Amino acid sequence: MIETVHVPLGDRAYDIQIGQDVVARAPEWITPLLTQSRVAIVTDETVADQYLARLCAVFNDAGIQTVSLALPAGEATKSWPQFSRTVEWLLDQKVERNDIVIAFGGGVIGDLVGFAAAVLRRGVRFVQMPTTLLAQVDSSVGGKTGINAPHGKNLIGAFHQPSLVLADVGILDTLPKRAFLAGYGEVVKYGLLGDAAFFEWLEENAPAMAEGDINLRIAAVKRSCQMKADIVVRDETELRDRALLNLGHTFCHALEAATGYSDRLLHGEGVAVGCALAFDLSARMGLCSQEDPSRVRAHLRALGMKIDLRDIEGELPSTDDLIDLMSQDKKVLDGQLRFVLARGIGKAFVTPNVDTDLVKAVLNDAR
Ligand SMILES: NC(=O)c1ccc[n+]([C@@H]2O[C@H](COP(=O)([O-])OP(=O)(O)OC[C@H]3O[C@@H](n4cnc5c(N)ncnc54)[C@H](O)[C@@H]3O)[C@@H](O)[C@H]2O)c1
Ligand SMILES: O=C(O)C(=O)C[C@@H](O)[C@H](O)[C@H](O)COP(=O)(O)O
Ligand SMILES: [Zn+2]
Repeated sequence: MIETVHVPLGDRAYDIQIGQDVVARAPEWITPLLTQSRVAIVTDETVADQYLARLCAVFNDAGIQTVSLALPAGEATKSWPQFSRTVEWLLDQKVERNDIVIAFGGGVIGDLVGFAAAVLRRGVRFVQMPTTLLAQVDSSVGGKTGINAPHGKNLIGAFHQPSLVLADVGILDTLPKRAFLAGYGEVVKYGLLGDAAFFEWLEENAPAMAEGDINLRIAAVKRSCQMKADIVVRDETELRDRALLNLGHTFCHALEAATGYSDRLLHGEGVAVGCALAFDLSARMGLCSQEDPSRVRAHLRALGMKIDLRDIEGELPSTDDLIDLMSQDKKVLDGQLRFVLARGIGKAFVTPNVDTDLVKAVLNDAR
């Protein structure tokens, strides 16, 4: 069974195909996009070891030639050296304006390859083939592409929508449990920011989904993509509502910078911790009840996820230094940081009116 979510963005509209065996059927959706029978695939070494030969064979059997590049796995790859390596490799392959570049991997590959496609010959089309839960529910959709800077997360990039997203939920079988749960941080974010009924559904179904239930995975990926598509269509370049998708990310990005974009804290883990902190802050400001942050924490804890700063291994910078790291957030407007807070589960909103002393108090409590 294939589920389709359409992203109606005018002349940049595209479909997200979600299901099992999507990789095996990839040529069905990609061939109509091709002007020449060839694709350039960029992936990471872990995904390449397990799936690249199979993907190339699927294309070759359909008469489509492939060239491929495998980058090191991990967040450190979202950097200038791997970015310029990718752009120059695509130029070496003489990828033309009308060709299709395929990002085959998690969010790291999707973000970097999307950015490379955005600047190559001033913009070539690309297809997202997300292989992690996080990439299937979030990073492959919506066109935010980019790399990290020493100054902060995703500070160099472009908006560049994919031409197609192919999400094969079967490929998640080989994802390590830790990476799966990190991706779940972004899934739960959707319920928390705008759909209380989805959060309730997750409370009931997430344990079975984590154990591998395919139909539950398809349902969760579809609902997440639909929610993201709806928001992106309303506000593609984050002038207003799109900032809701940043729930938990002001804390998360500061913590990722503080842990050196390393395995100490995966992005989705930081999102889960950040969501718990955003609900703490909302409760402290009297915006939501005290029960809401407790309910968020109870759910994340039941799945075995990180929820507090004390769950992150090793030393963290001081609270003041964490606040300082937040000053590079892209939601800063006229020098003032804006936070995504909530009036309850499923009721997030964006506000500049947050007292820094309350943020400090929340961070200190979470240590
Ligand atoms: N652009 C956006 O809108 C957006 C949204 C959310 C997150 N992101 C970005 O996404 C990145 C995180 O993405 P991620 O969590 O997918 O991390 P990732 O890309 O590093 O993948 C996690 C790990 O899983 C491995 N892997 C991938 N697929 C696998 C599979 N099927 N089986 C076994 N191993 C597999 C990878 O090699 C890697 O080691 C962050 O940089 C974050 O900022 C971007
Ligand atoms: O698509 C969006 O918009 C998001 O904010 C999704 C986030 O999950 C994602 O981590 C995104 O890359 C963060 O964007 P940033 O602009 O805060 O770097
Ligand atoms: Zn995120």
